[in-house]
Amino acid sequence: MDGKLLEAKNVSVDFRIDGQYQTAIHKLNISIKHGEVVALVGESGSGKSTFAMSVMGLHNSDQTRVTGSIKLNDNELIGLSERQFDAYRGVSVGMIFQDPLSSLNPLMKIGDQIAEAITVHDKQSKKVKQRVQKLISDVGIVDVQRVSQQYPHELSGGMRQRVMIAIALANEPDLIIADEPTTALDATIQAQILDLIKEIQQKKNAGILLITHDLGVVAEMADTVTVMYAGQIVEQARVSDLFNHPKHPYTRSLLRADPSEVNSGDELYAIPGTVPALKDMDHSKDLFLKRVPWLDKAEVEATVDEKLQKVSDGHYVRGNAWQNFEFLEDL
Ligand SMILES: Nc1ncnc2c1ncn2[C@@H]1O[C@H](COP(=O)(O)OP(=O)(O)OP(=O)(O)O)[C@@H](O)[C@H]1O
Ligand code: NI
Repeated sequence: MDGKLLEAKNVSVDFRIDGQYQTAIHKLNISIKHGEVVALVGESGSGKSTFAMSVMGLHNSDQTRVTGSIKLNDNELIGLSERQFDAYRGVSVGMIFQDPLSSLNPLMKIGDQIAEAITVHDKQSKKVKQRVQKLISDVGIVDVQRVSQQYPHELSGGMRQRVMIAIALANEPDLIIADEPTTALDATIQAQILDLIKEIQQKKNAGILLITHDLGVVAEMADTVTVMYAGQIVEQARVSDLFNHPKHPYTRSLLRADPSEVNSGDELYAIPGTVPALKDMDHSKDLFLKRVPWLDKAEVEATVDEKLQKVSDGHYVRGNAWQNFEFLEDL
């Protein structure tokens, strides 16, 4: 299985707001192979979750226009009906959300919720009880019997996230989408959950789309990184290339603003300004550059270019001025 597991090409997503379509994602390309972990990073509002929701078919089709192509195991997902999406969501692709409490049913016992994730797709399924117990223990929960009889509010945040992972894995999906899976957890639990996701991914050779703000998590988990800004990809590379040779000023700014990079006593860099509102996004321009005070105006003018340019094998940056650009140590 060396083919592409997920292949998204030219994906744009527009939301209808006050009767007008506004673009949240503009011509995104991303692909994931079996066994590969692809991180998607970018500030709040850059469109990461919007992309994940498009792969899961979770957008409201009256309010949202998704165009381009998203293929999972060579099957086109864009244009599927709600029923067709139901057949593959939770089967070929599982999703782990940031907030398990809002995704779990508060009135249903944990064991029953996991059982439902299995039987909803496989009504003839035998030995559901054994499968539920195995899933619970696979996600590192020792006290299987007791937890399966509990309700979500009776569990800690870390335990709830383990349950979410068990549900996402219930049908052994080829692709797992994890949208900020550990943001709400404290550091120790966060590390345990990431270890668990990594272990499962390796055991099952699943592909993972990992959405995160945390570059430490990227370094630890991912093979490649896609950096998004204002609905567009600005840079895409293997993790080591991105960390060692960032090309786009946005990537450099994110690295500089990474709390784990800063020496104690030094002030943490904050990227000035904010991501523009959807109505202010002109995707023919490089929307980030106005937030970079240290850039020369001539440089900014030179980078207006919609296409990703190749830097080296697997490394792409948006804007031809950045292709051969090396940042000085301290900007
Ligand atoms: N259903 C919707 N209708 C209108 N606008 C939306 C909708 N969903 C998202 N948006 C807008 O699309 C943009 C991208 O949002 P998205 O949630 O994808 O960002 P994100 O990168 O996941 O951010 P975060 O890190 O905060 O989760 C934002 O401006 C958001 O307000
Ligand atoms: Ni999000």
